Amino acid sequence: MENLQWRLFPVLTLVASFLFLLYFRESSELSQSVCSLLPYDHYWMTGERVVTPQGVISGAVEIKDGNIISIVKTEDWRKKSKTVPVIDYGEAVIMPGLIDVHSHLDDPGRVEWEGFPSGTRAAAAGGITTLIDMPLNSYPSTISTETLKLKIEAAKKNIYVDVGFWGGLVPENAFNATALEALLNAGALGLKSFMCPSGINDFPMTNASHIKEGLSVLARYKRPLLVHAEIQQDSESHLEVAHGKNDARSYSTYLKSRPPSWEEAAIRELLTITKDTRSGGPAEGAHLHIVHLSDASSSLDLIKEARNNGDSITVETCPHYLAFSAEEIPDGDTRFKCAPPIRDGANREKLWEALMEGQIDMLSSDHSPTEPELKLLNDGDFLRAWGGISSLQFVLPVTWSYGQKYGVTLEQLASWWSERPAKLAAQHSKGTIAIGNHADIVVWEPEMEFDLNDDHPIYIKHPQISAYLGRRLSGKVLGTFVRGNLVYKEGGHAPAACGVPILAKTSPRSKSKLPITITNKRNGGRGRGRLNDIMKSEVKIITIQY
Ligand SMILES: NC(=O)NC(NC(N)=O)C(=O)[O-]
Ligand SMILES: [Zn+2]
Ligand SMILES: [Zn+2]
Repeated sequence: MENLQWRLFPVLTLVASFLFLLYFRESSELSQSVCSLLPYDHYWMTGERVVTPQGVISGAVEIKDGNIISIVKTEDWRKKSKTVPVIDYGEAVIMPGLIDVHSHLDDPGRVEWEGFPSGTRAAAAGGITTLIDMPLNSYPSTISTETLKLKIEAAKKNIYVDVGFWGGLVPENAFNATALEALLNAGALGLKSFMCPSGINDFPMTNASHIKEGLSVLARYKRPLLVHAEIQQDSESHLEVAHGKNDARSYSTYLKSRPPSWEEAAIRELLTITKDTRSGGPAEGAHLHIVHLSDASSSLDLIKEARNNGDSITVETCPHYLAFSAEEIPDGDTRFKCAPPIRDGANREKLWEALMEGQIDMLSSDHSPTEPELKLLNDGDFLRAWGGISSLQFVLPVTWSYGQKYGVTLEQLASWWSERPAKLAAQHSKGTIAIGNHADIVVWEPEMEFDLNDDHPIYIKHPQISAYLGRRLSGKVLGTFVRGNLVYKEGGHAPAACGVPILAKTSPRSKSKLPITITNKRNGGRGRGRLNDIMKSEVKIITIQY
């Protein structure tokens, strides 16, 4: 008997491991299907403030299989019998999810800085439904088809929102049209380059000839080139700082080390290239996007003039340039270090003015985190600390809170954070609450205030390096929907990461995609978003109150 037991032992172990594997496989498949905190794939969402391209309406949005299939004004909707569950958000705002065209998630290779899981959880908690990841700070940098493949692999099953990728334009690939084409054919949504050192070894800076070459390839694909526009200028004050004559802990030293003339010089140079993008010009079809503009003086005037002349050029700024001013940055507080630097209060006023007038097209986070050790928080050395602001989760309440003074509207928020970014990244099914679009939606309470302190759930990897910590903000995210999935609801995320990598698909000769045109007029040239009502059948209402 004892013998038999021993002979059966290996067989039983085998059967047990088989059953365990089977169970494990099934449960992991199950967890993959748990993409939403709502168990419906067909439902209505109602609210008194739905931000559509036609304005803010009291209405209902019907969502089925991830898409918006109808939008109805409340008075019409009330007359209807309802066939599917209804989520009533009352006075909360129902707005297109934010599209962040500029963030550094550092995956693969530097996940200890951020990474896709924490970065996209933070994005979802902040109402961002799509983000486009920058090609640097991850390792290796995304400058070839092979490195783009590594990005896509790292993103798969690890992203809670949809993620697209910019490729890098660097000296190594700039004169190699075949390599650039391969990168674009592999799905990069456009390219990004630096006109000054990037701080990352495998992402060297480009000059005007590299940029011109890159643009001519991109023109055939109708995809944009994004540029970090600063060129080092040897001024007296800059040299003084470079020679260690100033206190490195003082913010004014850092400010002196990167004056507005660096941005101005870069933009002047770029505009000699973008004049070719005018209609009928040799680079027609190409588009240049200036990232994180900080200087609201001569740089902005130059951009204004180029736009008036018909150059295909857009510009973004970031919430930190709109929220903070140099005067209020304490010495040694390197959480505020970024490039170009946060300038004085008068400059901030002018940035707001330009944004409100439409001279600045859109906003992006430029979330560029690192490990706390590299921020040198104890030393407070502005010259040696890592440059980059950590903000991904907070950009919506920050823009809203600091914009109150200027009378920012919900429609403006949707334009700066969703509609125009969608156009830049050619995401034609995203960016507006319109029939046929993806149901990428943020629901939030603009009037609700909260303190960004330890009690607030924060999902970025290193909250302590964020300059926003300790601030009181207005505008709380209640829920975030990505393609109809409720991926975040106050206090938690969906169990599975069901965001998808976004890859550009058009071939250079295809005519199916539109060229980038970002109009300043709202609703300009858009055929979508008709208010429509396709409700037909009758059933009971299941109302979920929030
Ligand atoms: N390597 C970086 O992430 N740089 C970033 N740093 C900033 N903005 O301070 C940027 O976008 O230039
Ligand atoms: Zn930059
Ligand atoms: Zn950046």
